[in-house]
Amino acid sequence: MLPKEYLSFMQQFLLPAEFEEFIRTFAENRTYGLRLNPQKIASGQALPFSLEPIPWCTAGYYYQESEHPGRHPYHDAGLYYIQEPSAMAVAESLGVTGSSVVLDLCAAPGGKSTQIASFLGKHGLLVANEIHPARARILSENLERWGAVQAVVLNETPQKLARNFSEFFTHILVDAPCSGEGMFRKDPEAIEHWSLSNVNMCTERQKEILAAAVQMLRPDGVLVYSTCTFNPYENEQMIEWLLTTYPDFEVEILPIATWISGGRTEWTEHKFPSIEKCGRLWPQKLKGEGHFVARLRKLDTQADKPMRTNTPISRQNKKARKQEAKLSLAASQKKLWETFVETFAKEANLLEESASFHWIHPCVNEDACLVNYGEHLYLQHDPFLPLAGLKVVRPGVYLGQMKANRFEPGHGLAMAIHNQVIQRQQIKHVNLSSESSEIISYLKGESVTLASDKGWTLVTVDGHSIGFGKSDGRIIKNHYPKSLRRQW
Ligand SMILES: C[S@@+](CC[C@H](N)C(=O)[O-])C[C@H]1O[C@@H](n2cnc3c(N)ncnc32)[C@H](O)[C@@H]1O
Repeated sequence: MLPKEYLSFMQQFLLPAEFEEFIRTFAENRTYGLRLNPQKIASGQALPFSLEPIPWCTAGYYYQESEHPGRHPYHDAGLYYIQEPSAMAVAESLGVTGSSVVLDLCAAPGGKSTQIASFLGKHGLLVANEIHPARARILSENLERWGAVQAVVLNETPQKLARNFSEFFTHILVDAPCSGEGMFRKDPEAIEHWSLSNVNMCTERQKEILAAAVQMLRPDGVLVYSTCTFNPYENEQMIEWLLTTYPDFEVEILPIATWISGGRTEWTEHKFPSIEKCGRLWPQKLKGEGHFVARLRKLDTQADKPMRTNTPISRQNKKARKQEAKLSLAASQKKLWETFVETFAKEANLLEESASFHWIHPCVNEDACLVNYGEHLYLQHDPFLPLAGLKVVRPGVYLGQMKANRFEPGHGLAMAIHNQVIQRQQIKHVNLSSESSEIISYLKGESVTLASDKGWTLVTVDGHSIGFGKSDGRIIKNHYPKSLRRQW
């Protein structure tokens, strides 16, 4: 039941017929979507669900609620992400390319971050930030399951990030904390939290977040602002505020404009015609819960000056800085890692390839290096990131833990290993069918009886990595993280 205050609030903006149509959607069922992980699966046809394409997202599909894809082992293997269909429009609007340097400023739980990571190649980078510590950990887990090798996860305020990353990013997404009017069907609790004063509080916070984002965007960079709410204060009027406060920004046409409605210029004070280029996903007009999205470019007022490079940061002193980063890893620690890789390899000499770590995933940057946080070892995609003084949740792929005289591989490594490494038989692995009782046992944290090579082995489900186990030749001891284990 929608509060009266909210109904009269929306009634002042929408035309009577439009208002009726809008309100009627609250009596209808919500929509369900999943988005494929192109690094792990090429087409929705390979999934055992009846799927229907979502027009504005190439990897997005509607599914039937009764099919519960979130409970299938393929979900644990990171083959897809469960995401509300209209939310998929946001990362599509960012127009990220393989070498983009992207900041997702309000990123948890990671719907848009995982989508952005899908577009990046080995020269791209994603800094995914979340202000709340517990949510930042969930974000990190979701990016880990996705196998996002180019992602760093931070837990900072936008203002603190701006001190380290001045004019750093080619693309920034502000998927702002908002009053969540588009969540009402999906999450009835959101209705209880709605109030006019909360809308006002949200607008103030959105301005603060945008002000920090503006500082971190390179000239000629792209800023996407989005909300899952309908009122104009947090949407068109926020873009109007941005255009008047920062005149070097202009609104651009959305790459997904064909499928969605335009922004409502009449709901703003100055009536800039460009507000129409913003996008609205209305539940009465398409199959989705609703979203607002705007794409803005920061004009390069110094365009006639020498060209900027598109590298994450200046490569000056590159060699020295790389050495510095590598020095943090003691030779004995590096040796533990290398011994693990030697025993994990099937026949190929992976260490020969390990200078670039390409044996893990083809999208690992050639500059990537090992870094340790205490006894924990990570593969950092861009070792030159200015992370000093920032709370780092995940500097890169979590490779594992260095114990007294051995290395224990981590779940992050399992999830980052690319299918082609498995197909080429380069590493020890055992495959379980998604329909077997063994995969259920494995995901519950139980040992699996199966003849296999001794030592650390990757466990795969229908050929997709899902975690580690340690075999004595007959029984595989379970190393699936306790926090992820299923109950069933
Ligand atoms: C709409 S949600 C982000 C959803 C996410 N982009 C996704 O697709 O999964 C907004 C996020 O902003 C965070 N947030 C709240 N206050 C913030 C602030 N002052 N600065 C930055 N982020 C904030 C919230 O914790 C929340 O995780």
